[in-house]
Amino acid sequence: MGVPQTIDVGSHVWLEDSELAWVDGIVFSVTGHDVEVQTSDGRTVVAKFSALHPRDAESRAGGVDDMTNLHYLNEAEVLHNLATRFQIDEIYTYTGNILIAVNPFQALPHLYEPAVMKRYKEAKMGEQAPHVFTIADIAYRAMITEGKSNSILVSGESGAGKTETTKNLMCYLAYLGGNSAAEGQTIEQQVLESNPVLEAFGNAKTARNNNSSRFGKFVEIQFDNVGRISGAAIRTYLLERSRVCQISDPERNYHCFYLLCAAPKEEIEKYKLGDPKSFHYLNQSNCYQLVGVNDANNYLATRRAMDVVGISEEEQEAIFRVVAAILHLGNIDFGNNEGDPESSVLKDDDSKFHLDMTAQLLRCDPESLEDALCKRKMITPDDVIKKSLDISGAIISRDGLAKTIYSRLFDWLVDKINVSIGQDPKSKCLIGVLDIYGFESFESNSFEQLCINYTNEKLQQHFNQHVFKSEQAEYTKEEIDWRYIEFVDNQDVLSLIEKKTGGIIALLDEACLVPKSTHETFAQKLYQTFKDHKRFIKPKLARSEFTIVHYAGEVSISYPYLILLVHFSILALK
Ligand SMILES: Nc1ncnc2c1ncn2[C@@H]1O[C@H](COP(=O)(O)OP(=O)(O)OP(=O)(O)O)[C@@H](O)[C@H]1O
Repeated sequence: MGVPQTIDVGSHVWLEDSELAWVDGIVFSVTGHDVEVQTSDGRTVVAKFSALHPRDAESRAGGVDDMTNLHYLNEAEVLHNLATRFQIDEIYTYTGNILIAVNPFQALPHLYEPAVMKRYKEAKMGEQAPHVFTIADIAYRAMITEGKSNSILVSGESGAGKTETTKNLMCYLAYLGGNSAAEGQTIEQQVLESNPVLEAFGNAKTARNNNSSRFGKFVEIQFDNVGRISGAAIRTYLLERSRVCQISDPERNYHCFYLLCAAPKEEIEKYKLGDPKSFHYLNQSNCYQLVGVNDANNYLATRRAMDVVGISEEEQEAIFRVVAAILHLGNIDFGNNEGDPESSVLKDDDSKFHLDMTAQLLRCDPESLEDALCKRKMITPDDVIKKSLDISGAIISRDGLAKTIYSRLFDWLVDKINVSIGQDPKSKCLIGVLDIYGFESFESNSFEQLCINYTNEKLQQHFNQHVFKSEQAEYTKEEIDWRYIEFVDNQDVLSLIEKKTGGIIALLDEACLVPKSTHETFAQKLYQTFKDHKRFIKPKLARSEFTIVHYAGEVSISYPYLILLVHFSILALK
């Protein structure tokens, strides 16, 4: 593994390719730094040494199930091995004790059926084909024998299959520690059934995934001293709030909005809903329906799942009332108050109707709601001053309110699920499964991507410390002749973001306290502070953008923050 290779005439190599990533070939001649390669698809290409990797011409036809057994460990060999296995429906491969799962994009039920679970129970790593069940089994066994808690980290980019993998892990843990003798709904049933509820409110269609989780999730499964599940808790992170008010083709807003618009007729009439196309928060994109998904059925399924996790009929009614209120809130539009560009009023009767509906559903006073949207309340030591907002200010406060209500509804749901499932105060051991957003880089990136990528940098550092640093320290301690693997230490990018004084987040906090602070003034401050930082790039032309050089690539942030100085003290969610 990792033997330094000389590339010479006749060597089998992988050549970097803009379309295929890597293409195989044989070196025909070497002249100085230039290598002439004849590729297997019939081309002759001259490349630099740096664009080549050695290839194992005698690799096994079906690939290897643990990549530490690859003759050459380089990116091309790793990808080739995964692709070879994928072609024979082997979606799982180990790299030491790490499992790599390749998304099959088709149901493979034979991989997860009860007979397979039985086979994997107590099987040692390597005894059975690589599988996500082995990872759960090892974590469970280690917990039982060592009496220590364990965590499983599921990471990957959007659409890679993290949530499906998490569900498979949970099903297997439920199989190992399930308590089928319990009366009523078991804890594991409740945890598994919480998935459709959380997905209805926290998942949405994105360009890459029709059911993308727009939040991070850490599920803690607690066990008693004989290894039976005795409690559980779900912790969520970083719900994507901006999606509530802003979407673009071909995305959708959170599923729950479409589910409610497809609810039985009585509900539609009660909430004065209708075609999703008539709501501003949904009609910014042309995508309303998902192929193969029936929103009407899913509405009923979500209500049933809510029953299972212990959300009462009355609470369900309140939840969907809030969802409907947000749709009506988004349809409130503003115009100038008697030609005064500094203040705003409701635009027309239509907006008045939606304002009244919102107030009715949120059970608050419509006039106070209008006041809260069109005016800013400033509290000074001596007085409360109300200042009119112009149209764009009123829109920001409307959208701010929608985002706040939605994220609080989501947090409330998670709390409710947790109370209903119940934690075991006596439990000493747990297995945590972390399903968190992968690294994100879009055309336009904002504060949310900054937070997500920061989280991934933290996880990457943990991975580095765990896998590389601790392994290498162990080898050094035992005086084993070991060639150090080069890995990029990302402490510098973490410091850039999180340093208590002078890091990006600290400067952002400061900027948010300064009145009249803008994206531009904030960016200028960053340009000044980090002009020599090798992880920070000031773009040549843009005035408010900045680029962070993450371990996984460069990401340009264009909207670092939104100042929300809106007070909604009159509104209380009942
Ligand atoms: N093991 C699997 N078997 C069958 N289909 C799968 C599997 N893993 C993923 N998929 C398919 O891929 C889709 C995307 O997977 P998933 O939602 O788990 O991705 P993700 O990594 O959690 O994405 P995001 O970060 O966007 O939430 C699933 O809806 C499913 O259709």
